[in-house]
Amino acid sequence: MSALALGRSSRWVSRFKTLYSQTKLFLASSSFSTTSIADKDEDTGRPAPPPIRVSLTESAGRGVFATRRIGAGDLIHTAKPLVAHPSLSTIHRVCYFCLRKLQTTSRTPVVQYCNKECEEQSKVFYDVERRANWSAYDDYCRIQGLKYPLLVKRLACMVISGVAAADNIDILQPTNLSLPMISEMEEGFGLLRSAFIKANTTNEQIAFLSKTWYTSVLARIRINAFRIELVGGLYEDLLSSAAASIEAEAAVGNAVYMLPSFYNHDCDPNAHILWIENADARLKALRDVEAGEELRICYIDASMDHDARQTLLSQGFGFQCNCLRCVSGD
Ligand SMILES: C[S@@+](CC[C@H](N)C(=O)[O-])C[C@H]1O[C@@H](n2cnc3c(N)ncnc32)[C@H](O)[C@@H]1O
Repeated sequence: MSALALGRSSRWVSRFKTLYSQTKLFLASSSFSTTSIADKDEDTGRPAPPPIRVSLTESAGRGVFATRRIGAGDLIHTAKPLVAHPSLSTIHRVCYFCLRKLQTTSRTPVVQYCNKECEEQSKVFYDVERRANWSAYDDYCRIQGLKYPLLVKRLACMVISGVAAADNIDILQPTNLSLPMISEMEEGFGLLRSAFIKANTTNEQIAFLSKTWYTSVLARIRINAFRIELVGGLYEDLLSSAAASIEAEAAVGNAVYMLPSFYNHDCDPNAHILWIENADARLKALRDVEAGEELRICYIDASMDHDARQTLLSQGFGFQCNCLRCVSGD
């Protein structure tokens, strides 16, 4: 185990003890955001808990392990986002809540939903969001090409409206932020806070919204957010997906999940995450996995060569990959 890995894992041992009970609770409850549709409980007919547990790995912090044999191609579990947001380029073409592509030709710049349920689920936080003027904040994201501050904005609206707790994603691993990175985030923080203040949000409602909260949320989102590319949905999408992935932004948005965030990376993964028609994630086994084996997904394009993968993982995620493929120099 490298010194870096040792440092990281011991840092996580103490934190893990406090978080372990929360994680166990999360896994034990038939959580609002994670289900296994692979199995049904024989007595209740309800979805059984997913065949996984979250435990400490030797050198990569926490990880997800199979609790029984899982066959190649099996659905391990599904997960609903804790927070999701469309890309600015797709915002009027996808459902503002679940990111499903809409069959709309309307060019009106209004948010739209794919059904009543999504509209209903968004209602409370969108009532907070629509009271404020977001043009300066959205311009800041657009001009600087930033997508994660949009997730922070949505999470802040969710907290103000009471549908999420301010410490909602504290359990997730944060990236290390350098001082220049923190000072870069100051502009976003200032714009977010002033949008709420100008909308007459009370001090009490935004008491949580400190610079520390903003940077700590962004530090977690940077490591744990998934870029969502849908593989199914509308029939036309299937036909045009090849062209779209070259010509335009293929992603419909970004989202953060609970369980999927505990999956470590492998350049030769045994599991993968995919999205069919909306931001609900599906974790599937790519090959047979034995009970006790760690399940890992690939965070990047696995077809890149060794050096390119290492550079991307180190610069984008802050770790040196210790998977078998990298260790063997492939
Ligand atoms: C999305 S989190 C995965 C869960 C994380 N291990 C935890 O304890 O919350 C990504 C982080 O896990 C660690 N990690 C994931 N895959 C790794 C790998 N192949 N080698 C070393 N560290 C890894 C790195 O610290 C990385 O920044």
